[in-house]
Amino acid sequence: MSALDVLVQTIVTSREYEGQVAHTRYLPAREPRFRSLSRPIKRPVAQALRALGVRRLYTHQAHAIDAAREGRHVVVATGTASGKTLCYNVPVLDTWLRDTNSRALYLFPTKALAQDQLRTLETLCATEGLESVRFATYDGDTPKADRGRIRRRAHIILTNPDMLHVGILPNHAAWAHFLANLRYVVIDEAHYYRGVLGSHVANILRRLWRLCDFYGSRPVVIAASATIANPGEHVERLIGMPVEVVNEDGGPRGQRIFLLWNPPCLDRACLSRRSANTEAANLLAMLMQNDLRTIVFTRSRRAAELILRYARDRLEAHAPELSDRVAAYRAGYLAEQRRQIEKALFDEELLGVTATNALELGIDIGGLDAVLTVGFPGTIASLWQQVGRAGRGARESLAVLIAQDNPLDQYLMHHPEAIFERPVEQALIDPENEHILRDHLLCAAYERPLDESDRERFGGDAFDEMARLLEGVGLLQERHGRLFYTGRDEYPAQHVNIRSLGGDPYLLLLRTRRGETITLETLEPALVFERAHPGAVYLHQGESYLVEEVDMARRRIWLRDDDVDYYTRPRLETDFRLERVWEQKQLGAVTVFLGELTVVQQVVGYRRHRLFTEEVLSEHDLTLPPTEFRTVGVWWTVPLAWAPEMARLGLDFAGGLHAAEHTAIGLLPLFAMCDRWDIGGVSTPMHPDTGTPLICIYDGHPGGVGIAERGYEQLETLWHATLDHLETCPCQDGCPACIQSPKCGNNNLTLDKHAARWLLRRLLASL
Ligand SMILES: Nc1ncnc2c1ncn2[C@@H]1O[C@H](COP(=O)(O)OP(=O)(O)OP(=O)(O)O)[C@@H](O)[C@H]1O
Repeated sequence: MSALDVLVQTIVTSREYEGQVAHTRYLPAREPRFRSLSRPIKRPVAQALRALGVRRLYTHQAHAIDAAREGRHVVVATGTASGKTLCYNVPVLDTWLRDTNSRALYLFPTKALAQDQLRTLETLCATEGLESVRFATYDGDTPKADRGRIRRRAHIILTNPDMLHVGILPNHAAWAHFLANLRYVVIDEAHYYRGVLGSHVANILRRLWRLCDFYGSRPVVIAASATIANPGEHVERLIGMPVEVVNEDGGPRGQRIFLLWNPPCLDRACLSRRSANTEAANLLAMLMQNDLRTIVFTRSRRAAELILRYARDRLEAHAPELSDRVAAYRAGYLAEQRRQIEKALFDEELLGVTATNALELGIDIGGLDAVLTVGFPGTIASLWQQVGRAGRGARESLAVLIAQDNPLDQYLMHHPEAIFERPVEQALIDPENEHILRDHLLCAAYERPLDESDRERFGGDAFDEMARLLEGVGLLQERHGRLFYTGRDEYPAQHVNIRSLGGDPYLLLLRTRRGETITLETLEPALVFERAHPGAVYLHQGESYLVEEVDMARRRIWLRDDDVDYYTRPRLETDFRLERVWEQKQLGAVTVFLGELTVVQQVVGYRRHRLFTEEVLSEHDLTLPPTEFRTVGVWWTVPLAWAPEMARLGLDFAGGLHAAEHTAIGLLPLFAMCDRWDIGGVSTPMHPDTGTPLICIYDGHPGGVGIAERGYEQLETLWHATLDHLETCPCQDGCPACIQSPKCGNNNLTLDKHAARWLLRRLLASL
């Protein structure tokens, strides 16, 4: 029995253990597999590898390096810490040794990751023969004074899509030499570019390719991705060109014990469960006391801070010497604070850390022993990415997924196969989303007039339609068969925010007691009413602030410093108008549609919950203006004739629709790589547009990014999963784990679990 096995036994026999482990899975250790390159690499690169401790290349590394050196675009989709960075660093450095004019562009989703890879390059290039490789980061933090030099002299530039979009492409003349000699474009963490961001990045890359064409280069793309179900399809859509997929992982792995942990029910009817945060804090303290370096991943900043507080309290009581060896880490922290925490983790000064998924990406924090994931992180791919933080190399490790009280988490507790046996989700993007395409066609035309070759590049018919529209409003003008930018905006890229679809962000401002004003951070407009409505508690760097005023005209949110002992949750009311049907199909007794709709949303109130216990302290109504956006949805009608049948059985028809809708949206993220908060749903016993009862699930991003399409394709599977979950949830009449939704504007009233079950059974029987 291994040391970890013994520890797991200790946990399950401890006094506090109440049958929480819903499933235990042993993932066996795996021996590494090696392969040689088809052509040898230059000696300095081979030496640099040896200095890193790399004697032989894993199979996937050799495959990827061979493909890239032979000029084929490639995506490497292998496990965490399988040595993906070498798959691009080796061909780039080897090519440089053969032609010192060659250039490479590395794209990372965050500045922190670029910094991390800068350090890797420093190590590699410390070897004799590689000392004169010049590399540098080029992003928002690069001093203006250094930029010209980096542009002219660096062989490898590490940046992010944001900088490529606003800083590099619009100023391409200054980059002419770099672009003309560009041999490789590296896209690390390619799975990260999904949804809205991914659709933007796809367009930015197309803008890059057309400029490369203009300057006469044809760079090879090397993409690295976490394991997703469709790495090839995803990267092809992202870069708009065919790629070779390398996904046979030759790296070694230590044994991993994976526990699915379900907090115990608090009452007999199982209406609620013990808080996942409390469970996580207890486990964290316990693992630290056993000298295991542990990271806790949470879905929100609030949870990361809460767990830290609970764990510290617990350690104070049981092992006070450890209470300052645990810290929080999250995206809001300054780069410097983050570096300190990473270093302390690496140096083992810290034994525990609580983090939001800011740390999920590939930052090297050394080998950890255990990972606790509090609440399903939204996608299976993301879960594996977090789990992979522990047990790098052949080290043994522990992973625990602690379930929250919502349909998806609870479904997974009963269906471990959805984690361990199903292929992970698909990454979805839609480069032709009309809002996104519009923005980038203008940016592209500003960079160089659009011509026939751009038509294919930017989606063919979608290009034609959008180009006509832009010509119509005077933003593009045709001259000699080419489309010129004629907008008045000096510089269109600066107004295109690629991280969201909603216009300029709001500023969060703090009025201090001394009368000073401090800017804390910015917030996307789409999230303002949900997260920062008047009366909301807003958490920033672990401090809670009370929202005093939302100034919509000036896009400012005023906060007051207040250490309250509660948090707030908004209530949303949603209405929708059906606009246009794209496709429809008959599934048994119902007709299913895919099409466009306008969603009208209003934050109608909020609830205050006590910290720790989650008890509801008070309810408040709000009068805020509704927001409207157009998106893509999937909806289906339900036969009206079922209503009287249900009434005879004492079932509530409207309550059944409502409950089935909640459960179905709760589970949809399992089938499309999206987050619960990326989708919305509505149901109504009579919709004025169709005159029938309807259930609708829509993409929460204006314009849609492909989630509804996936829902349309997989609706039958989704119905099966929904019914299955309603049947296995142990509660009697519905609970947060099955039919309730945290966002529900109707306060989860008029929900009928039994009616939902009846509806789904009936629906599936009709297929
Ligand atoms: N063939 C090899 N033999 C031995 N060690 C290797 C080999 N390839 C990579 N490594 C080591 O494995 C570690 C992880 O490599 P790397 O950071 O490239 O992984 P990754 O797949 O990019 O990780 P992530 O999934 O976190 O992005 C590094 O310390 C690296 O030096």
